[in-house]
Amino acid sequence: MIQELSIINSTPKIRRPLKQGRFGNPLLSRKQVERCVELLAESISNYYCSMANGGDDVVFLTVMHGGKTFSSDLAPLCASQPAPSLKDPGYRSWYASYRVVDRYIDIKSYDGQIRGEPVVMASDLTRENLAGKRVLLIDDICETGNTIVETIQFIRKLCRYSQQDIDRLVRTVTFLWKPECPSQSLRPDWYGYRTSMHFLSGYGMDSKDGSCRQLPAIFIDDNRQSMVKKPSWAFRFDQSETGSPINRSQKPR
Ligand SMILES: O=P(O)(O)OC[C@H]1O[C@H](OP(=O)(O)OP(=O)(O)O)[C@H](O)[C@@H]1O
Ligand SMILES: Nc1nc2[nH]cnc2c(=O)[nH]1
Repeated sequence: MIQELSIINSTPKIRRPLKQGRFGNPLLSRKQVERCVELLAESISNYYCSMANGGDDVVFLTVMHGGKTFSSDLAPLCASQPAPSLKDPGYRSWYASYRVVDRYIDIKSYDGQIRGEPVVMASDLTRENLAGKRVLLIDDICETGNTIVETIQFIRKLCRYSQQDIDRLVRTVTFLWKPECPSQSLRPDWYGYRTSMHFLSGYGMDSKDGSCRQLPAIFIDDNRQSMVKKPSWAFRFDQSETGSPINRSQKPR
């Protein structure tokens, strides 16, 4: 405590005004981002708590590098949701009834704004640390869905899973989803906001020169400002639709 105070007291005050960056107003403010992550965390946590096998591991698989910021906001909130078995509504259990295990996969599909085939660069996944476990795949944005599909294929090969295993164990969440993408192969199980086909930066998403990932809000990073539509609030895990990342005809389990 004393240590913390001395650090705070010695932090120099920033007196210079911040320069206006190249972006205008954010498409999504920091406040909107934070609120949305909280709601996603609540829904995701309820889902995994309802799986009822208290103490199960759920592998939070972050798709690097874009998914890193969203994942590090989401995971602590998911790990501190009220467990549904606790009757007292005022009580927030510190730990949910499942254990979150962090893993990553580094997969690249874009060079700047140019889309290519997704390539797995690195990962800390092994058959031993993954097989039989529930997986939540976490990424910043889903446009074609190819990155997520490729990651699921990677898991499938590694663990020698059938399609039924994938349907039972693997779920996906992205902060943003672009439903208008013409070559789309997947809709994430959970998403925060739907957005139109602009190239976006911030909150994990890089600009074409590789910068801007660290921006706390989300900005439009192309020249089509006049066409800007605010993204519609569309967070959900829709029980009446798919629970399965690939086979959309099946209901969630
Ligand atoms: O749905 P898709 O069309 O596959 O696009 C989504 C992917 O594109 C971006 O990754 P990118 O390949 O730019 O790598 P990065 O995460 O390192 O930025 C983003 O972070 C998603 O992973
Ligand atoms: N940075 C970034 N990466 C993407 N990958 C797919 N869509 C996008 C986007 O809008 N921004």
